Amino acid sequence: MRRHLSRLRGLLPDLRVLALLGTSGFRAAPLLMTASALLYVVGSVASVTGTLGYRVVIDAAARHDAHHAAVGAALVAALFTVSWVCGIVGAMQNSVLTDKVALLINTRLSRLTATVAGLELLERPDRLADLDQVRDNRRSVAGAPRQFLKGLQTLVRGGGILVLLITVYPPIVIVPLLGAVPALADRRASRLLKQADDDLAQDRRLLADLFRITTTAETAKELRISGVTRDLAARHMALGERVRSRSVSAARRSAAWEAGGWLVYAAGFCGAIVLLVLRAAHGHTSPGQVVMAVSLLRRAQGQVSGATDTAGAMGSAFRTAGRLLTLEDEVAAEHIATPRTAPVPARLVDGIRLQDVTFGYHGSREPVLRGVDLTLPAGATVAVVGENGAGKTTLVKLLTGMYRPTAGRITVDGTDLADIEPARWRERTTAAFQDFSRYQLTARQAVGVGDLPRADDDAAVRSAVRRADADATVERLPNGLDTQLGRYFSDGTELSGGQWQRLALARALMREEPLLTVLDEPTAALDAATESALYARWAQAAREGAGRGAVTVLVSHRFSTVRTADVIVVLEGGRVTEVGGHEELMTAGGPYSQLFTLQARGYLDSGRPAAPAG
Ligand SMILES: Nc1ncnc2c1ncn2[C@@H]1O[C@H](COP(=O)(O)OP(=O)(O)OP(=O)(O)O)[C@@H](O)[C@H]1O
Repeated sequence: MRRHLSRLRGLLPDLRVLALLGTSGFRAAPLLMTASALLYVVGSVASVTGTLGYRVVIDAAARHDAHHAAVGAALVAALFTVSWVCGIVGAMQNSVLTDKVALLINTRLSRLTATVAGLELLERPDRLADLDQVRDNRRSVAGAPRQFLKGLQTLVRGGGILVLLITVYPPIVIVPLLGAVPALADRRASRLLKQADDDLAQDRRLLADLFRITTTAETAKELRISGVTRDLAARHMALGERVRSRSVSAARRSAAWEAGGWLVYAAGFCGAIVLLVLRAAHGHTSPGQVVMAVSLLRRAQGQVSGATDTAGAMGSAFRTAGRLLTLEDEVAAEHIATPRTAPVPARLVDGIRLQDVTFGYHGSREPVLRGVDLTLPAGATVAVVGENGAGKTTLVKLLTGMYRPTAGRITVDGTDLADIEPARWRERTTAAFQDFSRYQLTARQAVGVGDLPRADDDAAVRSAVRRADADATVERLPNGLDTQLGRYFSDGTELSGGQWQRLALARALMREEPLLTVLDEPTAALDAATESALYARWAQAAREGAGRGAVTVLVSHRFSTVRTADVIVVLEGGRVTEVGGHEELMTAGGPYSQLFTLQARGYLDSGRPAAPAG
């Protein structure tokens, strides 16, 4: 009993997938789906019973019975007309149905990626592979209602064919049943292809990435200067060749299985025809029955190959829908596992604390951050410095709630960040990153999306533009804030890297009362003097917002900017090695002062006037 129960429980996930596929058509367009199902049933019955007309016509003709021959011909004409009309109307309805379900699935997929709390879904290789598969194969799920209808058609036609064949000579029903052989062989063949697809997924992603890098304008300059274009093209070709040969080999093995299965079926089919002809020669079967049976067997063959196509398409839809449900479950589980009901403080009094925080990315052997103890006092500007790969951006991702610490905790005025709903925390957080997005929207929208509820508030957008020192950029645009940006549109205006960055900064400044502002090298495309001036302005704004206790975290490699921060944090190999103000750290003579002196000397040696003096 318990074994049965646990087996049933094991079937539950599959049943959920079936329910999703089976009901998607009815949920997207109930009337259309019902009408299509009716059309398929009526068309299938008409198509199979139409073959009865052959029998009537031929046997009547053999008896020189003109009346019955005419009745048979009328039957054939009427039933096949009904079947064709149903087929044509059904096909038209199908494409509408598929589009409606595609919209439903696309919405579900966008909701999944939009509601996911952190970045793991988009950055973890195994989840990324699942997400890629769902994105790439979502049309198969959208086509599930069509496959369901085709399955219904096969069932009705297959049943009708078996019944009519029994009326001719019962043993020949074995031929349609032999159809299970190619069906099973086809299943095996598609499993081989799927395995190859899974194995090659990462290589294909890399291939697409290499193709993008070598063919898009964004990377063209860098590639030409560094002279790696040919090398990348050669890598692209070698990888492409490897992927091609492995997929061709999988396709060959799969084709061999398919061909084997169909050979078995063909042998049965030919044997049945020989048998029927012999029976007719001995007067056991009428000529009309032979013609009807041959026509039915040919139809049975069509049904078998249709059924295996449907099974293959359903298999792909089943796997894709299964992955979609698993991803949705994982995202939902993240929310349910820890009910995050703690409120976000209206203002910060103590600040943000990291207590013995350790973090490693999924699948990485080494943690990126180790035992980080740090206080970001309320109202302070905190600069984070360190070599490339020291873990600065990772620290920022933890502070903004994109990831949770593997060990240790982050508290906001004593409340564990893990207890706060990420969406609520992000409403009080704003950030600008080095790898900012270039939204191909109007300039107004590209800035306004930084605070959606106020995206249409002209004063708010203009204030953000001013604070990001992006007024000159906007003034130079042909239609000011209403200019369409980007290359996707013929009337779009393309911006320089620095101009895009200024708009990204303005976007980050849309929220006027954040508790945490993160600036992760968002000014790398601007010159040092502009960056310094901008930071000075923001630091001033941060001080003005100190009543709110807002914390500003800036990541920068420019020490002329860093020195202005209240607290400077030095990260080395994922550990905090120094914390303090500029003067304090310079006096200490540790890594910060060495790095600062090195950069200052670089400026002096190059004869630049903007040296960051100690
Ligand atoms: N999504 C990710 N998955 C796995 N490893 C990652 C991921 N992002 C970063 N890393 C690794 O974490 C380490 C720290 O990266 P991080 O981006 O935090 O460094 P950083 O100090 O900001 O560097 P930079 O100054 O170059 O921006 C690096 O070794 C990097 O390879």
